[in-house]
Amino acid sequence: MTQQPISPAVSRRGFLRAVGLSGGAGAMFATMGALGLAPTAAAAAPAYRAPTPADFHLTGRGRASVVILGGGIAGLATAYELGKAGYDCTVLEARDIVGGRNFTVRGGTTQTDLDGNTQKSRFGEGVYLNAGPGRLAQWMVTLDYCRELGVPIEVFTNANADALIFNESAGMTAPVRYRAAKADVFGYVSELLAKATNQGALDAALTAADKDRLTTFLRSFGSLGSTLGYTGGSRRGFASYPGAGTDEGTPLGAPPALSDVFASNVGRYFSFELGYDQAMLMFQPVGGMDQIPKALAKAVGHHRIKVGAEVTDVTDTGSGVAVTYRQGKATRVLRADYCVATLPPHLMARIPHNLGTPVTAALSEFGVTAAGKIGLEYQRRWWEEDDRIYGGITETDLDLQHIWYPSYGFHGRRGLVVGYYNTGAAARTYSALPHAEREARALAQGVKIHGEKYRSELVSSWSQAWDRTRYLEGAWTSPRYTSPGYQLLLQPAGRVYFAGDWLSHEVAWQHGAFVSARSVVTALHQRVLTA
Ligand SMILES: Cc1cc2nc3c(=O)[nH]c(=O)nc-3n(C[C@H](O)[C@H](O)[C@H](O)COP(=O)(O)OP(=O)(O)OC[C@H]3O[C@@H](n4cnc5c(N)ncnc54)[C@H](O)[C@@H]3O)c2cc1C
Ligand SMILES: NC(=[NH2+])NCCC[C@H](N)C(=O)O
Repeated sequence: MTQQPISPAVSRRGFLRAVGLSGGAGAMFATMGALGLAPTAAAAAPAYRAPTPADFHLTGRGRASVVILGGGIAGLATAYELGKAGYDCTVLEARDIVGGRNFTVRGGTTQTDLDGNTQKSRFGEGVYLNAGPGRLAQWMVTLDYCRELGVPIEVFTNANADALIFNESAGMTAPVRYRAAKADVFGYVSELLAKATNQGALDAALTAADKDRLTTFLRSFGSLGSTLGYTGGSRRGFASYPGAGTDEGTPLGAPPALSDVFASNVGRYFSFELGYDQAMLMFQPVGGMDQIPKALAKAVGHHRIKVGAEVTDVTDTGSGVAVTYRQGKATRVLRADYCVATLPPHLMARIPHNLGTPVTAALSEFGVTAAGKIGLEYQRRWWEEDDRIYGGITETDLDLQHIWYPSYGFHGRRGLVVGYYNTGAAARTYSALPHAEREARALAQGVKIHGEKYRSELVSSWSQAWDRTRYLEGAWTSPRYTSPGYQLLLQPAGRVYFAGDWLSHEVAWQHGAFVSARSVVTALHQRVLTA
């Protein structure tokens, strides 16, 4: 094969050159062949290669000072990238730790919510809850920052054939394993389609050769018999797995009737793992997601980051920016040449400023989604020992929505299950309760799936209600991408720039925060160089 440019990286580098910034050297060219792929002419689409931190150099030194509002991923990434190019950056972060929504709870973590409720985590050594972000897709630039900053990563199990599905509203009295649910749904759908094809129902759409190929595919996809019927089989799993000598194992048995399988609605979860952002393999930092902001803060320099510093006013003075903030009992003003504001938009909208009412209106346009998680620490890893579930997610139609089993610490003594990860109305139902009642509700639901041990073996717990978390008041936002307000905020308001995942097409992903920060850093540097 001849060498082909990889279009996204090349076009980005071209862009950086055009604005006086250069892409890094390195593998800007690759071939499908080099990746071990042998595409047909029709399939020779360029492979994707994310622009990495190493590709992102600001050419020339910037001498300006920059005050950055918010020490989440966008704020820290802004300080990190500008700092590499010589800028004098100061980060003002209201919480007493950096990371923002990237928040990992360990033993000793304390937090007081907006409603005044305080929790103190009693998690044991090595046990943690990623209360915000938990997973990273391979194409995300977040992984490249992990590489550059020396944050080790490991696989996050986002799909597991041994995890469970439980739809109470469909009348299920016990959960079913993913592998059996998939076998049955794929089997029956394949049977229906194969028979329809065979009986000529699709003749208008299919040639004879198409029909043959489709039937061949469906036989294997659905594990169909010679008469194109689905009757179950080993794909469903075993009550007792095959053993030595003459032990063929005990298969789970015949599948439920077709109508019952569809009525159980288990198939509604299968599209999740096909999402471009949720498909395996997924990854997580070893030791907790907060290893990312910790590493960023170290690279930025702790002396450049003020925590417990709540911004209360932003004024563009024409020749610079004056930011007022409260730290402890003191109120101070920090002056700089430029400002990058990375607070969530609905909170930034409340902060007094002189940037104009259209800016406030645009910031107020973003809808806010609630989300919550509870971490349930158990005295033993019963999901591994008893249920043979090593990581992954159980899906339900209960208001707990998802149960996550840990992708770290396998076979350890204790472990932590995410007992709910819910959004929207379900999240608000839990967040309205004090912690003890959230725990009780989560346990009552989980017992339906895992039995009484789900309650009796609990050691401690932590619940995170993002809509009640100070300085965040929500999990993520929904931008109106076509609105003039969104476009307005992509431009600086005088000397103030805006960044955050909410100004990207990857909301609810750190990737969005990183790329938004890089976009602002690029624009600001260009302005400084040409000023
Ligand atoms: C439940 C949940 C699950 C998620 N799952 C994933 C996932 O699996 N993978 C993934 O990559 N991403 C995930 N995300 C999204 C990810 O957390 C965000 O995209 C990212 O952290 C946003 O970074 P940011 O810097 O834009 O914003 P934020 O983290 O919101 O940072 C804003 C900062 O501003 C600070 N601030 C607010 N008010 C003030 C003030 N007045 N003065 C000073 N500072 C202030 C805040 O304390 C905060 O630190 C998830 C988020 C949540 C909530
Ligand atoms: N497009 C979205 N907002 N999806 C929600 C996903 C939230 C988060 N990134 C997660 O993986 O759990």
